[in-house]
Amino acid sequence: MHSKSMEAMCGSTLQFFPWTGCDRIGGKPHAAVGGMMLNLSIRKKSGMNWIDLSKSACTRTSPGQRKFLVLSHGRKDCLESSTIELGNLYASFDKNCLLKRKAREVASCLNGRCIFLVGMMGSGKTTVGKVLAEALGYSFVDSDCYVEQAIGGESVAQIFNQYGEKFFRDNESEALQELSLMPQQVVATGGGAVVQPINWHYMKQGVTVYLDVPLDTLARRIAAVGTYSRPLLHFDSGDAYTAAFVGLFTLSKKRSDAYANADARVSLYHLAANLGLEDMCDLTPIAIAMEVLVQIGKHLKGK
Ligand SMILES: Nc1ncnc2c1ncn2[C@@H]1O[C@H](COP(=O)(O)OP(=O)(O)O)[C@@H](O)[C@H]1O
Ligand SMILES: O=C(O)C1=C[C@@H](OP(=O)(O)O)[C@@H](O)[C@H](O)C1
Repeated sequence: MHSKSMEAMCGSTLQFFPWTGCDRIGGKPHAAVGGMMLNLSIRKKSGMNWIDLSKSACTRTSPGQRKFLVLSHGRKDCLESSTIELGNLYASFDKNCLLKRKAREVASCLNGRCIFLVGMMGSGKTTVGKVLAEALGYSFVDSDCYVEQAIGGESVAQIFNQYGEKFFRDNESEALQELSLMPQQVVATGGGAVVQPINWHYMKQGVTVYLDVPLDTLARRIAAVGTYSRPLLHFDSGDAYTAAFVGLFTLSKKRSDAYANADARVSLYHLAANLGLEDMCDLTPIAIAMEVLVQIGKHLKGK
């Protein structure tokens, strides 16, 4: 099926909760396949039919109608695995459809302005930023990488070790100044960029979004990849989780007021709760990118 027509359908007729990992959808009653959930009352009201994908993948229920569901008939535990796999395929396709659709809407209000993602180390600025840039048709820039290139290829950790934090911060400010002059970019800033007031002057040329992630989640993510690339959290002894948690805790106390300057905030804790998820780890980068767009949209509309 052509992506446009599929996209039109997913916006107009399907009710998804497409932002979760496939198997963990929270404890609510649902009719679900592979991360797609159908609100049953909406299904009844709209008269949608259930179509078993093992027989028919994308079928219109009647000529001219756009009602179709990539779901099998019956309860989750009765579903055939082939149906679930196809459900997964369509669910991920639809997530991207919805994200792109929202991105087009938001892009039309942004008028080329950049998006600056701010947040603590490990909050997902790079991961979510890439998804966001792709959806918006923007370029993605990691300000740490920008600084590394400007200095001549040394890593952030090397720059801290050799020249000290102040040198890094000065170069970070220069990088943000330069980036603020270029249109249509999603910029993943370094976690400490918010501390220098001048950086807000640059970042406010665009729209700033704070990714608010609980410390435990941050520390777990950073411990999983190691603290080497994050000099402010790296200690030679002790376990990585504890080092990361203690370091993040200290930094977050100093920075929380600064993060509050952002135009919009995406709280993973609230997003997970709103989606009925028990575990924030089930929030995919696409789900978070979608919420970023929603919050930017609200900011631009002055809500
Ligand atoms: N939504 C997410 N779910 C699970 N892991 C994530 C998510 N977002 C980011 N990560 C992981 O957390 C780590 C830090 O993410 P990253 O995007 O580099 O953060 P930042 O740029 O804010 O420092 C990476 O290993 C990344 O894969
Ligand atoms: O929080 C900070 O002070 C820092 C965050 C890092 O970027 P990420 O937030 O991308 O890890 C990097 O700029 C540097 O290690 C300092």
